[in-house]
Amino acid sequence: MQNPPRTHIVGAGLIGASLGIGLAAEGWDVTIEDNDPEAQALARSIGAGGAPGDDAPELVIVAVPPSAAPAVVAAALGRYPEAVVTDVASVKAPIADAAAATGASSRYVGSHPMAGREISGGLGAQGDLFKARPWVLCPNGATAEAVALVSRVPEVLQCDVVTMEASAHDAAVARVSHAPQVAASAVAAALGILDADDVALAGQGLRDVTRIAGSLPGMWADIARMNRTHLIETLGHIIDDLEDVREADDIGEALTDLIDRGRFEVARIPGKHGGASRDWTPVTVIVPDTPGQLLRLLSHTAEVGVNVEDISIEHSPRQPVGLTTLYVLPARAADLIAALERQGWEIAAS
Ligand SMILES: NC(=O)c1ccc[n+]([C@@H]2O[C@H](COP(=O)([O-])OP(=O)(O)OC[C@H]3O[C@@H](n4cnc5c(N)ncnc54)[C@H](O)[C@@H]3O)[C@@H](O)[C@H]2O)c1
Ligand SMILES: O=C(O)C(=O)C[C@]1(C(=O)O)C=C[C@@H](O)C=C1
Repeated sequence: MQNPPRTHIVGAGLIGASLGIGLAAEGWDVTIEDNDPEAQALARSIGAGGAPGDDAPELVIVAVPPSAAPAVVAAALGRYPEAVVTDVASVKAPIADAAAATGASSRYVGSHPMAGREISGGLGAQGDLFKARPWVLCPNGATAEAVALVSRVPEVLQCDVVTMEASAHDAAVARVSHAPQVAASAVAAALGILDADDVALAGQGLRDVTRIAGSLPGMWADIARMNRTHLIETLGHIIDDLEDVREADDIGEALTDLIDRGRFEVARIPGKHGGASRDWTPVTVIVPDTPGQLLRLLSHTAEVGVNVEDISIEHSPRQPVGLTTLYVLPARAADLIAALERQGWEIAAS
């Protein structure tokens, strides 16, 4: 295996710092910069890369906001004439166009890791953020050598590499990423007429649908402007479906049709780690709302030797108990339930 390429990251926020931590952990020589001195200092202090030295990078990763990416990619192609340049922005065609305009697009490969968080900045950085997630490569006019070099990033971070045309990528992510953000924010915004007590009635359904409604608007405003045509087309389909429900003579029939189509499509979404859907059994336990109870539950689970694959906690402020769901391998669920019941836990569902 060749040595990892000397890699320089421009943009030390959530994605840039996560890449820096992940690549440095794999032994890559990584440097990082940001035009915000505080973001730069933070990224360097958390191990996302050092200060650039005398040696020019072989690979440059641009991880700046989408609206800044076309100019920063073009600048990087000029500043590092021997390097291959990639970027991680959520929209790809405008950046491919900017790279083509420099005449150096043979050294530019677009990237889009399909992983992120609803928070920005290096403080949220995680070195394993991209593991087992799709990583889209848009080679456009790049050489095979440039594509092979950029591919080493998702390969070493254990991502699932997918190669696409930039415009096909932008059309697809309008549906799988950009419109979902708009829909989540619209559902959350509709809570506005409720007082706090009514909002506190929320169950897990609202939480599932609105997690990304906590995102900051800056990146999404950029994305919407840069992928406007595809986003508007997708929103048009969603609005048509909602209007069909609102205008129907029989709202139940219209909703049945919408839910049936949704059930069919949601079954096509791969599991949370980007691979095939995981077949875990949920075991939901009633947990008293007093200090130390969750720790007790987890230590009783560990005593039976059952690994918790995932966990969710649902708790309304006025309730003396919460619901904790442990997701375990199906073959271990019965043992776990029996052991927890022996310890006096009440199982709400499994
Ligand atoms: N957040 C996500 O969920 C996610 C997921 C995949 C891809 N992306 C893409 O990754 C890119 C970065 O997103 P993020 O969430 O890390 O944003 P962020 O706001 O956390 O970080 C962006 C950083 O870029 C810096 N910056 C801005 N202009 C710069 C310039 N000209 N030179 C150097 N630094 C500059 C900012 O100071 C900031 O620290 C975006 O293009 C976004 O579309 C984001
Ligand atoms: O998980 C999240 O919080 C995200 O919003 C990540 C997410 C997405 O899946 O839509 C958001 C934008 C990026 O371009 C890629 C990934």
